[in-house]
Amino acid sequence: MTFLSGIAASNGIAIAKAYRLVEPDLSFEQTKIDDAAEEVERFRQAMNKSKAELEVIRDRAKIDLGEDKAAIFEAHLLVLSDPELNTPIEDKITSEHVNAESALKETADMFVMMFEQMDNEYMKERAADIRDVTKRVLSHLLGVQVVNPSMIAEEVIIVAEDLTPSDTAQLNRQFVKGFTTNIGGRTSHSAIMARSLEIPAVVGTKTATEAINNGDLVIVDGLKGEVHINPTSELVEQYRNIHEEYEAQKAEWAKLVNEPTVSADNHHVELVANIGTPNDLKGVTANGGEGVGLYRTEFLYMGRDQLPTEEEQFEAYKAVLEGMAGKPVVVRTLDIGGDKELPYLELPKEMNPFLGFRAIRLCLEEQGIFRTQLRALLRASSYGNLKIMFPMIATLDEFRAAKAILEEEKQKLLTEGQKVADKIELGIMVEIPSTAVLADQFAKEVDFFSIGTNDLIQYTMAADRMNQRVSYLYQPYSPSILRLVKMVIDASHAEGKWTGMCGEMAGDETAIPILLGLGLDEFSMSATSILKARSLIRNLKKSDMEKLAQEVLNMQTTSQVIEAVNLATTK
Ligand SMILES: C=C(OP(=O)(O)O)C(=O)O
Ligand SMILES: [Mg+2]
Repeated sequence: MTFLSGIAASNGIAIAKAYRLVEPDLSFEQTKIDDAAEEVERFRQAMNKSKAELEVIRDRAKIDLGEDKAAIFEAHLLVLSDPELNTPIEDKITSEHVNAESALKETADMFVMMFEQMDNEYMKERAADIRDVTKRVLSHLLGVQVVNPSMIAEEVIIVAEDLTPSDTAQLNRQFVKGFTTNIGGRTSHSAIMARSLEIPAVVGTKTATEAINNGDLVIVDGLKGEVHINPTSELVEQYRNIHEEYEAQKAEWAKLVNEPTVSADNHHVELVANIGTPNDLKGVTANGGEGVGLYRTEFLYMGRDQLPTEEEQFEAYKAVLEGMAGKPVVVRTLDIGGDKELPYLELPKEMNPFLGFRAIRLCLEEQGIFRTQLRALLRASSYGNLKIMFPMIATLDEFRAAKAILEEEKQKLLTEGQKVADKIELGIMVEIPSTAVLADQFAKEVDFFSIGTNDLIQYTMAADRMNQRVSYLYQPYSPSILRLVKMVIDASHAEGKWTGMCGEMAGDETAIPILLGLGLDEFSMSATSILKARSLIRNLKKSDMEKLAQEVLNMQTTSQVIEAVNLATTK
């Protein structure tokens, strides 16, 4: 028996035989050909077969994963039909009398090299698309069977170096019980896909493809991030029990789907979801979300080569508002910059992008972009319960300037005879310590706060949220963070306003008891965490958690806080 440890990327337990997804051998020799026309025809046929194959994969991805995740295959199809790539290949076959394989490979390599050298994320992605498409066409030219996960017809665990979106989209949920990969992290593409497909997964094991042979019995423990290869029958039995317990637990949580989120002493809080696209709404409803607490609109602006139009945005916002049927939907205006780049805006490189020209700072300067988004939002407002919030607000002046622009656009729309909802709550993200400290002043002017702990923690601790080496400082339960959270909640309540939280901390089991005690009104998290959080809150008394909160605010270290929460929640 062998054991591997990795990152728990998607919850659940899977036990099945291993199916290795390994790269096919695509090597070939360059040869001279006699009949160039015949060779061009062979190339065209390989292109057509690849096209037909990609269309099937794209359509399946649309059904299983949604439009946005299927978009990558659309990009691959575009590469296939691009004459700028195809014409030079055919010309090379005709003029140099070389086989199609080498004409394809040499031409594609040239484009890949050219795009990769550009200091532009968008072009780098195009290079990856060309590489992916070239492999597919080569496999058809060589008559090599590309491993085809969609053809799997028995229960398996996929073992791979990494899973590309194209691999993941082909996974047949009926047979693919789990997967494990050598590389990747919790936010890598494969991990995100696994969560939306609800397939248990452990990524980043480093050696899964070396350690696991085809047909080995494998246990993927997506709860702990462990992989067991050819386990003893006792361990299999143990894991079957854990799996059953987990499924029973999920079934218990599922009973709460239509229940309100009330503590054991009858205090109501709202459990809402973080979404990135209208397609995520299915998950919100299935998991009993009471609304949307954070719609990250920047995804609308990504994976394309120009800004979305007002009309495109209006359709997306309207779809989300109608989909939530009157439940609250908090839409955050564009939060670009930092780790979220928009290559087509061509902004200069900065020394400290997280401290630079981003989010509301960019919107207040590039007002055309901001105004288009606000108009789309205002027009969509009459289709549901819209609340708007501005990201990365550092000063009251910024909030007032953004609000004034919103008001101007509203007046313009009304003059044009467009319909706009009478009352749209207007709030801010609290992600910058200055805003938390000055929350009492902000609370007089905003309708609500939403605490963005992902950034608030990094700015408070001066520890980059993506840097592994300083991750020991990135501590949500630090009493310093908890005090800032308390300041914000208290300030809002003093003015009769409400506070939500949409950073990852809101869905964290250890943080929830403290946040309940501090009086947080709204918890916004990934949809799949909602039912578990609801179950936890229903078992806690707010009055007890108030005492716990008071206690931890006066503690010195993170570990003391964790210990106190464990003690308070296990009695
Ligand atoms: C929710 C947040 O925003 P994002 O993760 O998109 O920066 C946050 O900072 O907590
Ligand atoms: Mg943020």
